[in-house]
Amino acid sequence: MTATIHLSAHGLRKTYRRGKTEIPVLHGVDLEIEHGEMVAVVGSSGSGKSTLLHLLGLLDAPDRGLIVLDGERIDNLPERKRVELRHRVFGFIFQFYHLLPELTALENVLLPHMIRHSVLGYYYRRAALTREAAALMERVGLGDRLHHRPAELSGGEMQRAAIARALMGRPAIVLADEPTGNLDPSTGQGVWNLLRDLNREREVSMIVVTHDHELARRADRVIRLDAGRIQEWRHAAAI
Ligand SMILES: Nc1ncnc2c1ncn2[C@@H]1O[C@H](COP(=O)(O)OP(=O)(O)OP(=O)(O)O)[C@@H](O)[C@H]1O
Repeated sequence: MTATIHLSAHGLRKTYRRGKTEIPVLHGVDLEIEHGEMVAVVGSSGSGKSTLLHLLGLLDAPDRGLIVLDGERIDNLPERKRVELRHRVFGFIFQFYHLLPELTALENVLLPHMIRHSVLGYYYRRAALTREAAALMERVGLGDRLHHRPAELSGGEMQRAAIARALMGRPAIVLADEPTGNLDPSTGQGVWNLLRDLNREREVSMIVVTHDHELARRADRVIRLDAGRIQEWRHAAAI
């Protein structure tokens, strides 16, 4: 990880095509994310919030426009480099956790990272990564749930495990798509507060999509997507 990181998007456009049907979604999005900043993304359903996260995290490519990381254009890299950069720089958190049901919580945090970085056979790195995963589980409040399977965890606990998984390897930027969307309000608030605390203590930038405007106000900045563009951004009242 570099000492500081700066991500920006310039004129991002995206249209989905299904057969003859075209679904224009983003019409020229400009965005800057400073190192260690937490940015909430709000906007009505279908306004393109998930699409924007997918483009920023190199899960999909824009039709036009640029994504720049620390002065280097990254949206047009060859696929192998995109994957490598994605694994090194970004952590992802999803609304429905995406935990593998047959693995324990600790294995869910550890194994995707080990597989992505091809360290399954390396005993010493494996031991160090296991310690990192256990420490992250402890930090998110799941120190006594290491060997539970997802079906044995509550929704809030599953999301906490997913947060620990996203932080493995110290990514510089976490992209979270409605991380509280499947949780009751007080559990969602706890998960949001945890993200905010981790954002500050680890200086990890976070871009978090949410429908909850009260939670969004607790980010450093709120941007609203509407009609395929960023219609508004403002500094939120930090708590
Ligand atoms: N892979 C795809 N192929 C075709 N259309 C898509 C695809 N992904 C998204 N869309 C369409 O693009 C539009 C924007 O979708 P997106 O998921 O980015 O919106 P969103 O703001 O995240 O919505 P929500 O708040 O409901 O999750 C929607 O109309 C959706 O149906």
